[in-house]
Amino acid sequence: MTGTNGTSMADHALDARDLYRFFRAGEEETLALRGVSLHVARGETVAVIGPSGSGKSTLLACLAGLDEPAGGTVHIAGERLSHRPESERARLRAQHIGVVTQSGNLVAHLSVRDNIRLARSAARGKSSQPMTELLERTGLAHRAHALPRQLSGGELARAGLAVALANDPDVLLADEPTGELDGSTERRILDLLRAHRDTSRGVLLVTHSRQALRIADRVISLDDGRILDDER
Ligand SMILES: Nc1ncnc2c1ncn2[C@@H]1O[C@H](COP(=O)(O)OP(=O)(O)OP(=O)(O)O)[C@@H](O)[C@H]1O
Repeated sequence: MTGTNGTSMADHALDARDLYRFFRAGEEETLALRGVSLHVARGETVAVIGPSGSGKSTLLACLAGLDEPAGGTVHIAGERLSHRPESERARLRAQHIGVVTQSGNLVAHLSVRDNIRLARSAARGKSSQPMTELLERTGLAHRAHALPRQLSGGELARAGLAVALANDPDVLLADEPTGELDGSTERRILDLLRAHRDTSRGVLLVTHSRQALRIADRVISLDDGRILDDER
């Protein structure tokens, strides 16, 4: 299948077409996504911005296969992710996608090292990042045996990223990865995202941070479930 710019879907780390997602509560219906199409090329970083309630988290969940769009398709590294049973989405996610969520992606009773180990084993058979290198790159070598609740906010954010990078994902999806962090921790996180992009993988991040926006090759603005513009 060929995209609008002449490149095939397989050339893209991520390709989403015409995504729709509705939420129904009693009589009330919320149209969270109204026909969103976007792609992330290999070696590209795309930032998604938009006001509260514009659909950013819903979009990220659909792109990660954590949620199922009512309409439209999501392909990751040329493989269809949408409209598949949850078990298949989980398998594809473990092999091809890294997800950093605001609620945290760490298992509470496992150490940093064991959380990374779990993500690597879920990727079954796929080449993954060496443990020592991953711990060193995220500055967590000395905290490898700590539990998530024993980590500082900055360490927790880096541990979440280490887990998301453990399967060397084709696309990294990150929801406010630098949230409440101080300047130097934010720079460290952004350096890791940049390094991942530089290995010809894709990065998509939802962010309000100006510093984070600076590492983006393109910025997509979402408003009321629609893309306003696609610039830079
Ligand atoms: N599970 C749900 N049930 C009902 N409505 C929902 C649900 N999840 C999201 N919505 C609604 O869908 C719309 C988009 O929500 P979403 O969380 O994607 O926005 P957002 O841009 O991520 O917001 P924020 O920046 O505040 O996190 C909002 O109107 C929200 O109230």
